[in-house]
Amino acid sequence: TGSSRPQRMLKAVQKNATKGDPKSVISAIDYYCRHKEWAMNVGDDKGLILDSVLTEVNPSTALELGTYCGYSSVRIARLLSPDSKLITIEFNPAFAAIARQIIAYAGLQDKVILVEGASGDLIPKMKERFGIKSFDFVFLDHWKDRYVPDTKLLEDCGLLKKGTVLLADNVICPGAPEYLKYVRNNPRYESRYYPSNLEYTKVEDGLEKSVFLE
Ligand SMILES: O=C(CSCCNC(=O)c1cc(-c2ccc(F)cc2)cc(O)c1O)c1ccc(O)c(O)c1
Ligand SMILES: [Mg+2]
Repeated sequence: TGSSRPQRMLKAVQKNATKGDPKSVISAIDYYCRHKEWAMNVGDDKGLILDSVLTEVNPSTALELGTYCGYSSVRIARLLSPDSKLITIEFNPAFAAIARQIIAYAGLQDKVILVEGASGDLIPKMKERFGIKSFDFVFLDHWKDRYVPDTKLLEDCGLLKKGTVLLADNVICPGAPEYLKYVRNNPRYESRYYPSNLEYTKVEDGLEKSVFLE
């Protein structure tokens, strides 16, 4: 049997990036996905918005829902201060296996805790398992119909605090219409849309940034 798209992406990183250099890992993936084979990484255009929000928030504890191959885990972890952590949840074991190798290739394995499983099951265990009081930053990039239930779950588990920033990918394409309705008509959130394009394409997409108010 042939290789998978994530396996080919890992090969491209091992061939073209420098071990321990997150920037070269990001560039290698972006080059591969733009010129060789599209893949559902947040990508370079939306990645710049992710970087700027991260720099502004400077989170001590960050959560990512939907690791895929670890591209945004590397983007996030490279900008974290020492002693800050990223917990990233991935449902698909094959994706998780590749992501671990790409995160390690970037030299960021000490800043990233990759957890395999369904976000709906794992979010209620965050406090007991990882001693998390609350998250300063959450990147939503998994099943689009899980954005609302998982946001509600984070609220109910007391994992959001005043000022926590939620940043959601793909709110236009593939789209997360219920999520936009939820955060935009909600007095507990201050929301703003950042227009961009679907990774490696000219198709419209964007990120929704929502600050939890209480
Ligand atoms: O990771 C997953 C499921 S798959 C990844 C979701 N992401 C997408 O589907 C995704 C898709 C597209 C896209 C695809 C085809 C197009 F034609 C256009 C756009 C782009 C993206 O940027 C994406 O992020 C998970 C499931 C359950 C859990 O509980 C959990 O924690 C994680
Ligand atoms: Mg995405």
